Amino acid sequence: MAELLDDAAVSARLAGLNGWTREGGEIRRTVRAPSFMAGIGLVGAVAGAAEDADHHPDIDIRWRTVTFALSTHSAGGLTAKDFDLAGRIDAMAAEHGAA
Ligand SMILES: C[C@H](O)[C@H](O)[C@H]1CNC2=NC(N)=NC(=O)C2=N1
Repeated sequence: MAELLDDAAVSARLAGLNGWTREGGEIRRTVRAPSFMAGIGLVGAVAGAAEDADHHPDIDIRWRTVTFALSTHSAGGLTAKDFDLAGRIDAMAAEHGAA
């Protein structure tokens, strides 16, 4: 099972991401896509990566604004799995023109 990261490790890994903030036991990032359908395309790509990783973000879609939140429920907080998927989401957001 993935191990909880301590505060120092969370800060260090946050520094390697783009636009993520810590909110207690989860990390979140909100992006704006160029269009609603571009945002949906991003969500579809993230869904595929989430299935591959067996790790699934909470996703909130509001027109072309999409918010992703990650937490490892089984560990009760933040683990490497959250930061690994967040990094993949950053790359996919850039590919879909979302920032
Ligand atoms: C059995 C399966 O591995 C677990 O239910 C997975 C699925 N996806 C998950 N996603 C997230 N974000 N956190 C989890 O703890 C989690 N657990």
